[in-house]
Amino acid sequence: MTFPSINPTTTKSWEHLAQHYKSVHNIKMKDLFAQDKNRADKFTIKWEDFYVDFSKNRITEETLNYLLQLAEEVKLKEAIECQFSGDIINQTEGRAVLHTALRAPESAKCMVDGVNVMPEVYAVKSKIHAFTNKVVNGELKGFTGKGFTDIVNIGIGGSDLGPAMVVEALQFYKNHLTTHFVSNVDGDHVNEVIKKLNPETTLFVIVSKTFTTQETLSNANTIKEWFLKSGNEDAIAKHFVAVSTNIDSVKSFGIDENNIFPMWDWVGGRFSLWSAVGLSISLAVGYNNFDSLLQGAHKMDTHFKNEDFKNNIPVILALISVWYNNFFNAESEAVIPYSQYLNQFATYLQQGIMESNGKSVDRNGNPVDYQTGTLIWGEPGTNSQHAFFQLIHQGTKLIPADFIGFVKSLHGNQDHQDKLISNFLAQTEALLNGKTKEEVVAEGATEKLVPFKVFAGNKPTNTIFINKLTPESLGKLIAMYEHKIFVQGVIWNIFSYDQFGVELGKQLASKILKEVYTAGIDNHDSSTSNLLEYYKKLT
Ligand SMILES: O=P(O)(O)OC[C@H]1O[C@H](O)[C@H](O)[C@@H](O)[C@@H]1O
Repeated sequence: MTFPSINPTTTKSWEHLAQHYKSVHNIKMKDLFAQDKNRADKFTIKWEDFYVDFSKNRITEETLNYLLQLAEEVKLKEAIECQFSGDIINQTEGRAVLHTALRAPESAKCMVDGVNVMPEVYAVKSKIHAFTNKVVNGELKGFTGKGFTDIVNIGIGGSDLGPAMVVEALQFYKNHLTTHFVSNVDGDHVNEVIKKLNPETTLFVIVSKTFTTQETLSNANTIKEWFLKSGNEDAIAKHFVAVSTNIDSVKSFGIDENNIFPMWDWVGGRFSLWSAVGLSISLAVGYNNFDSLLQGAHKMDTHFKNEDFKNNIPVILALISVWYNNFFNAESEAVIPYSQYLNQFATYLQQGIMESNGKSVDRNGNPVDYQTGTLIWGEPGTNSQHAFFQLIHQGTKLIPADFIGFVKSLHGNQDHQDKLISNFLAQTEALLNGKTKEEVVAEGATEKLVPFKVFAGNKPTNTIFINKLTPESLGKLIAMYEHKIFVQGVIWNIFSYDQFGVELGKQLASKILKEVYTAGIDNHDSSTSNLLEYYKKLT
């Protein structure tokens, strides 16, 4: 099967949507709710422990039909088939895209270049399992015979954001090990972490798919030098492990072959937390919890692959987002989790969404003449209510938002939970209904203040209400967004799995670094030259 490549703007449904937009863009969601008592039921998908209500959107049944037609016309079904069957859908890098294989059951068959990858996947999983158990139960010891107390994940981008987000999200389930993350090449980052460590009881996990990343190698070398002040070269084998596809470079760094956890080029960095890149997750919460995370993701994969589009959570969320992005010209989307545990969730999604779909050339190499990747941002509620919600409620920009909440709290403090969930529900209600002039007057506002106190409302939100934050439900949630990214890439006819856009800055940074080390400055624009000169003078 060939991966479809269809310019969405040439489809019938796009034309319909453009026409339809003209007649509904001013539609008031409030009126839609008043007209149809069953609206919420119609636009809600209940699946397993997920309750996804997308009724507070500027959509009608007609809108949804056109959007679903769009999914048909761009051949989304075929595209999903191609992804799951291991076709080379990352065509610009010549790779399959099979993070779904990492969470598939052992009996599944996932073929890459005619070879079933499942045996390798499970071999690495067993290695993660055995290693995790030995570290957690204290069987593995440091160079002075003490068990490990601290884990340091050294990586950046996809080799940091996923593990860091999940380790924080699942801290309720964590064991006695303390996990740290070093990512930035800013030496203050690594030094702040080092300050807290005892070399005798710390395990370092160097994570780099390519093992060429400047930040990660610099941090790994700095940590190695610091470590060698206490332990000798032999101790390295006890304290350093690596996750990479680049086995030779890992070995030349001095890491014991047994301490290498392989990964594969068919796993994109930003989709890699399910692979050995998630080793620090497994260490932090134990292998069984790590496995539950994977099982949850697999359940979402099955839902995405098999469910009719009209009841398919990632497909519906992706289509609604296209509706705002391409017809309302909404530039950004907010993700607001009502859980402090998901503190890093939006940051994590920023890489997933913006690195994948921040493209302006279509699958044929032509510039697109329509909008692609959305800006993504957010912070947990209720904190964000006291920070940027003003702009969402009364600013001039249309910002569709996903509200993610959990019915049950993990610590079981019902008083806090009731308050949290009241806020969670109140915000989407406020965004929907707003407050009219009449209501403001009725509240007794002085005439002068009335315009300032009016809320236009009609601000779209999706509510993703999940029973409880568990490794499994978190796995489902992350996979839900991964599939949303995929669907949008198919609709926008772009390649979602390369990231050439991050290369130019890297190239120029190495060029500038050489100039920092040597006398003289090459030919730059005068701004860059002045800044570089200023830096060199002062250092
Ligand atoms: O895992 P690594 O090879 O070290 O790569 C780390 C990160 O660096 C690159 O700049 C890419 O933009 C990211 O997608 C990747 O996750």
